[in-house]
Amino acid sequence: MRVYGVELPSRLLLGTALYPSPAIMTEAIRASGAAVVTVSLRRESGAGEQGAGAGQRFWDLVRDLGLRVLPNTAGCHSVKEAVLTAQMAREVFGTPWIKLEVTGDDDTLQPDVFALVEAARILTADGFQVFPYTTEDLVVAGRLLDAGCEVLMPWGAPIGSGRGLNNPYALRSMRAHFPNVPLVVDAGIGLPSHAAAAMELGYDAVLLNTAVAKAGDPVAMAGAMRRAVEAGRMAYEADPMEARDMAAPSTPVFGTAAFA
Ligand SMILES: CC(=O)[C@@H](O)[C@H](O)COP(=O)(O)O
Repeated sequence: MRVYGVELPSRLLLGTALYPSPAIMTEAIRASGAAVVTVSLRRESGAGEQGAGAGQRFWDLVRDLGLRVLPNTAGCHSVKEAVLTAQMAREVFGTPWIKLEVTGDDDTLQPDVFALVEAARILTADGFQVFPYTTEDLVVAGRLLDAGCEVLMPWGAPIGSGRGLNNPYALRSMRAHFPNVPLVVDAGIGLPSHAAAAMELGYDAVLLNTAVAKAGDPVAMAGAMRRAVEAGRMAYEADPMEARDMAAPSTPVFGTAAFA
């Protein structure tokens, strides 16, 4: 997938939160084959129980992976908060990339799409390359593109829910509506089959976190997700058959069998 002029060797983007340990996170990221990892400024920067140095150590660890970092604004609830967090992320990680999240509802973590569009406009004007976490609303998607976004990241389902693709119809519509825009299903993936389904719809990539980090064996699940994303993409490119309501014999029969 090509995004903001960068060719990515993997169609799986992985989150860095919730792992049982930094060592398991590192191993899982390697097993996933991800070329991009997303990291939250808000969650990792607080002093917390491990002290203020823990955030810095975590960022160093992520940087040492040698992968492209996509900082995110998870936990931000307003335009101002998201813009400030993005500016801080640019300083910390030295990248213009930002996964823009502005939460509008705390139960579903549904994006506040009005604030999202406004923040996207401000950030692109300031030189950021914005990856907006959005809903599958086509009008909002159009506004985000108008605001300068070159990629869209609609949710599969609420973050951390593991429900998969809540609205495949809307995701299919979005793919059809924006055939030339890189589209990434972000959030809600629980199983490899969900990731494969997103890729089979023609999505360019999948971003996920909880399904790997919270699996009993995160490293094995990371490998499974990697294969699912690859298989889903291969299936999409292979131009799958149309589903039909009625049976169609897969063993055509010619003539009548002769019995002695
Ligand atoms: C890590 C991150 O950016 C999440 O906010 C992202 O949306 C992934 O969601 P899941 O944890 O549901 O995969």
